[in-house]
Amino acid sequence: MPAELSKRLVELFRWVDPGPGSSHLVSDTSGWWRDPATLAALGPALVAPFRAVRPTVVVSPAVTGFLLGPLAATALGVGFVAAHKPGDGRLPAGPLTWAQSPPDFRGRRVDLAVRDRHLGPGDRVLVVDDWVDTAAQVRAVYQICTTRGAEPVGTAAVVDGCPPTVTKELRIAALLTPADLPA
Ligand SMILES: O=P(O)(O)OC[C@H]1O[C@H](OP(=O)(O)OP(=O)(O)O)[C@H](O)[C@@H]1O
Repeated sequence: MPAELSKRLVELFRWVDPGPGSSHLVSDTSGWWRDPATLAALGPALVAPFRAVRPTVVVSPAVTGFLLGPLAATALGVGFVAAHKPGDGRLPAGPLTWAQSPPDFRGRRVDLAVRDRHLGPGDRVLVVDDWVDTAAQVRAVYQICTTRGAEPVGTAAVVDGCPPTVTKELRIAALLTPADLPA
């Protein structure tokens, strides 16, 4: 990754106190999207480690993934498929393949759904997201890919906070670790 992008990602990131009643700070990545040079650089930087494995499609979970996934797909010259979280009350129309994640970073088991007509045998899937913490949601997306007969080739994330064994097992490549970000 270009050193300038790494520096800008760190500068533009914030930890935010959500206010009374909250026991922890939450990440604010909105500065990454607001900065034109960073927005333009993110897609190519995310997909760089995966060009050699020739993904045919990018799949990303809602909702921040819907922003980053198309940037990565555009950089690769492939299409984008949304992994919906119907728990938000919006169920996509048509046949779907579902998976439920193990407990994620908030302890939630997240239901994810992908439209069957957009994923199938022969697809080599790059999963793209802003932040991977436990990789619970990544595992659910990989399960959907496998169910559809597609092959998950890896995951590109801006931040990877997984233990090294998980990073290796799931073939995650990230631009930063949480340790790179300001305390
Ligand atoms: O590694 P995990 O423990 O699975 O957690 C990582 C996921 O959690 C966040 O999404 P979130 O569900 O908060 O949705 P958001 O994109 O709407 O913030 C993040 O964008 C990843 O998708």
